[in-house]
Amino acid sequence: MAAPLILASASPRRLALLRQIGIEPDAVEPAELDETPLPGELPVAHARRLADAKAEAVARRHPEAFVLAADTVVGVGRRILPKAEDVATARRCLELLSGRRHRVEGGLVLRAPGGRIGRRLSTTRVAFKRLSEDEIVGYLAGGEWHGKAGGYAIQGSAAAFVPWIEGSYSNVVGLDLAQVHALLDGLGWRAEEPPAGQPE
Ligand SMILES: Cc1cn([C@H]2C[C@H](O)[C@@H](COP(=O)(O)OP(=O)(O)OP(=O)(O)O)O2)c(=O)[nH]c1=O
Repeated sequence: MAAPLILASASPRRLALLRQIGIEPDAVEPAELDETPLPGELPVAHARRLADAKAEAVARRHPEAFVLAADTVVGVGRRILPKAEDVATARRCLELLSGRRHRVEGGLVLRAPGGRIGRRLSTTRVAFKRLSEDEIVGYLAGGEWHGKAGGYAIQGSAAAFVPWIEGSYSNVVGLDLAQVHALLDGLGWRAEEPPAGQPE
């Protein structure tokens, strides 16, 4: 039997992204951590630390499994934008992103049975058009910002605000799929057993 794969996430988007490349995890188990940035923590360090912590928390409960975890952070310069849980926070994020470029940092960690660990970081640069007050009000009314890093979701109507990106699109949505594929390959995870009678 191949070792099971667990997605350490509460995000339905991450599960949908994995399925997009034909990977069905054997289980989905959120890590449920305190995601508050440390004082002075930079966006890249935060994304790496949280991806590591999520993978470790779930791997501790399942040492026999492959555990995949990710963290998505929107950074403007040295600043980490919050995950928008209320409309006032979402508005502050949009006002800050309006008319400028930012970075989406995606920390990615795969833990394999036997304590092996693979880590990746994906950086996507994203440009936002200058937003009018009407555009901000309309976007906030739609509610798509809820639970999203930086208060927007590129996979929804905010796509209309993004004239340019550089880097992985799927990283912005929550999981750089090319990096996931490379990590799983690198640590020897296989979705299925090889056909009977075939050498491995
Ligand atoms: C910028 C951006 C973020 N997001 C989402 C991806 C992540 O789910 C979320 C950032 O929060 P995360 O803390 O990375 O993830 P999560 O809390 O949703 O799930 P878990 O920690 O359990 O894995 O923002 C989008 O869906 N679209 C976007 O365009």
